[in-house]
Amino acid sequence: MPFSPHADFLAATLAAAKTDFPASCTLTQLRMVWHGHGLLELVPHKLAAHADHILISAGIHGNETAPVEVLNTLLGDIIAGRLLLQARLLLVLGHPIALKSGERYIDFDMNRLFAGAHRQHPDAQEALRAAEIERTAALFFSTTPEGARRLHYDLHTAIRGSVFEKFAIVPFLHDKKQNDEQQAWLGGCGIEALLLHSAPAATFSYYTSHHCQADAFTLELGKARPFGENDLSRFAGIEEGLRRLLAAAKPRLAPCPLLFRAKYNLIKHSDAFRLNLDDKVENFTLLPDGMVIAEDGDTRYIAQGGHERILFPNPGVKPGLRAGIVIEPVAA
Ligand SMILES: O=C(O)CCC(=O)N[C@@H](CCC(=O)O)C(=O)O
Ligand SMILES: [Zn+2]
Repeated sequence: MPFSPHADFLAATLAAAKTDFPASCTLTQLRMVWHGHGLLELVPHKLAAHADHILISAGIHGNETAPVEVLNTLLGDIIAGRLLLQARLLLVLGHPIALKSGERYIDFDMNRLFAGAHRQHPDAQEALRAAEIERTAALFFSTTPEGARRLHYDLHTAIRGSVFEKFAIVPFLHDKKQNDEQQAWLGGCGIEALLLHSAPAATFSYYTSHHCQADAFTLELGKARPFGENDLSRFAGIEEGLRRLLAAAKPRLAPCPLLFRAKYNLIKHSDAFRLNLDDKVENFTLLPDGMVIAEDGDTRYIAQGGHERILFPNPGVKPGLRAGIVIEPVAA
């Protein structure tokens, strides 16, 4: 059955094995262009010269469903004319197959395969998909005119509870400056804390930041739950922020949230990796001075100073990957 642009994008993407959408179609206000499965660009017929060019992605991890529902609601409102799009927009539903099965990934964590890392894991299905998403993002930003903002929000939810429920992650910026305006925008969306990465990574937001010169953020918006179990009222802050951004309406701004920086990654080198943190320990939990956070053969990760905190502890990752991040506050 041919896809109707008015149909539910998420349901249609999950139902289709591959892209069986038209290449493009024209609505009253805008044109929709499908770049691939779950990869949809929207271009208003009347786009101001300095309009924002915005990429919103969700479902890079298949178990993180609430952001996917938020994205789908925004799209439904744009198509129905309830939200007047004033920006060029690329929507990415990252991993439709994993979303269907409710798994973080099938073969390999896709958010470790960007910025070319997919070439090292050619047998993983996520490698092909990461390469396709990279190409689509690069193409999208390649036509952004000088002076227009390039923005990317990669929406996630976390496996564990968190001392700060909503936080943003800034990929390593090399010589680029922090964007204070974006930090205030994030504050206005209810983001409580900001983590600055200290090294390049194979994440989607690092890719668009470094290779597409976007102001890119990974947003952690709450706890990961299956479809049908999300309380979307907990995502109202980001939904409202994105709604205003897409409509070029006055943003809500709030003071810059708490700042942290990544000190080092806990790398799981082997199956001998042991994490000395209970399953219930939340993100941003303080690590007592001298605590042995994790051990892996002869390697011991020891907390220092009593001000460090743990983020994303996960001993279940594949060897070679990050099993947690030790972070510390950044002085104002
Ligand atoms: O809850 C967890 O352990 C992981 C949540 C998640 O997917 N976080 C992202 C953060 C990406 C980044 O560091 O920018 C990830 O691990 O890919
Ligand atoms: Zn995630």
